[in-house]
Parts: sequence; structure tokens; C-alpha cells
Amino acid sequence: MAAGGGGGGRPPGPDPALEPYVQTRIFKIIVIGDSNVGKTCLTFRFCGGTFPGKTEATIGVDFREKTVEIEGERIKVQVWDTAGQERFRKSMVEHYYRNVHAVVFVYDVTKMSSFTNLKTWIEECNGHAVPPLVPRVLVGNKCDLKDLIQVPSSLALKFADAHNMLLFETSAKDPQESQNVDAIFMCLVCRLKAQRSLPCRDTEGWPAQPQPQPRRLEEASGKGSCPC
Ligand SMILES: Nc1nc2c(ncn2[C@@H]2O[C@H](COP(=O)(O)OP(=O)(O)OP(=O)(O)O)[C@@H](O)[C@H]2O)c(=O)[nH]1
Repeated sequence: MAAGGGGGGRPPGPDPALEPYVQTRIFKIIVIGDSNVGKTCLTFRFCGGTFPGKTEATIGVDFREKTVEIEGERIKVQVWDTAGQERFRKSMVEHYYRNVHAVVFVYDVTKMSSFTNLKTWIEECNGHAVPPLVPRVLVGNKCDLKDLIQVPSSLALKFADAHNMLLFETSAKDPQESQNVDAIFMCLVCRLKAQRSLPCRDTEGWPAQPQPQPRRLEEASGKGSCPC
């Protein structure tokens, strides 16, 4: 018989029934953009901390998750890595935008067409009645390919400003950029957390009560900076 018996088989420590119930909010963040811009790699870098050796075209959606702690609150970031190829996404598009909390638009800095196509991705997003308060950011990926850059930062910044978005230029591949990749998602989480009337929830819809205004993006000092 074990010393200090009393039986029960429960491991030592505080009785869970007596501990305060800790709720974890879940934020759904979707990652959108042309095929091959690096959506899978960016989400992999944020959620897993690595660059995947090999990727295949995403079919439908891949889910990744990371739990972060901000000011003592645990928040589960549910990242939706969406398909860039039309044929792999068309049956899923409604699901992408349903109850979304934040949107990350990605282009490839070495491919101008992925940047010009952003217009279409934004139109799709707007067409799904995503509330205007849902924060959006713009990400130029593959900055490690310095000699191949086609999209100048100045052009991307102008576009981001025109669409009220912050711009991050980064690389999912370069390990030295991993903090910058984290910053994309953490910035969104901070902004969502600041919208305090967002209730604790998992898969329910947006709350009916009015939302506080987020800080305007112009307050952010330059590209890649975070207003929180
Ligand atoms: N050099 C470089 N290559 C990258 C980077 N990110 C992704 N890639 C490569 O780009 C290719 C496409 O990456 P994915 O992450 O699969 O692209 P995706 O946007 O998810 O593509 P879909 O699933 O078809 O929508 C792969 O060969 C990656 O290795 C990066 O930051 N730098």
C-alpha cells in the first residue's frame, strides 16, 4: 500500500475540481493567396518552428494550431492553410470565411503575378461578408531570394496602405526570419485580444454586440511593425 494512502489513483497535486476553470479563446486565422507563394511553409514555420523539406499543393485546407500566452491568457491560434489552386478550393471557400477572426494575404516577392492577383483575393474576401473589423495583413514571402525580387517594397507598402493593412516582408525558409513570421500572427492575436468584447468561444459566430474600434493601421510605424 502506498504511503499516505487514501487510494483513488489520482496523481498528487491540487484537486482539479477545486481549480478555477480556465477558458482558452480560439482565434481562427485564414491564410490566402496564389498557389506556391508559401502559405503552407509560413504556417508551418509559425506552428511548428521549421521549414518543411517538401510540400505539396494544399487540397481544401490544412489546419495547424499553436497555443500562445499573452498577458496571462492562453489563446489557441487556429491557422487555416487554404488551397491556392482554384480546383482544390472551390468547394471549401464558404468554410474558409465563416466566422473568421483574421486574414493573412500572401504573395511571393519573386513573382509579380502573385502580387497583382491580390486584388482578386481581396475581392473574394469582401464578397464573403467578412466584417470590416476583422484584421487583415499582407505578407510578401520568399525574401531570401534577394536576386529574384520582382515586387518592390515601395509598391507593396502603397498597396497595403491603400487596403488598410500592415505589410510584412519575410521568408518562411530563412531561419533568421522566424521571429518575423511569428510577428505576423502574434500581431493579429494581440489585435484580436484587444477587441475585448470578443467572447470566449470555439466555433460560434461573431457576437451581435458592437465591437470596439481597433487602432487604425496608420498608427503603425512602417512596414512589418505591430500596433499592439
Ligand atoms: N526560397 C523560398 N522558398 C519558399 C519559401 N516559402 C515557400 N517556399 C517554397 O515555395 C514552394 C511552395 O510553397 P507552399 O508553402 O507549398 O506554397 P502554398 O502557397 O501553400 O501553395 P498551395 O498549397 O498550392 O496553395 C515550395 O517549393 C517551398 O519550398 C521561402 O520563404 N523561400
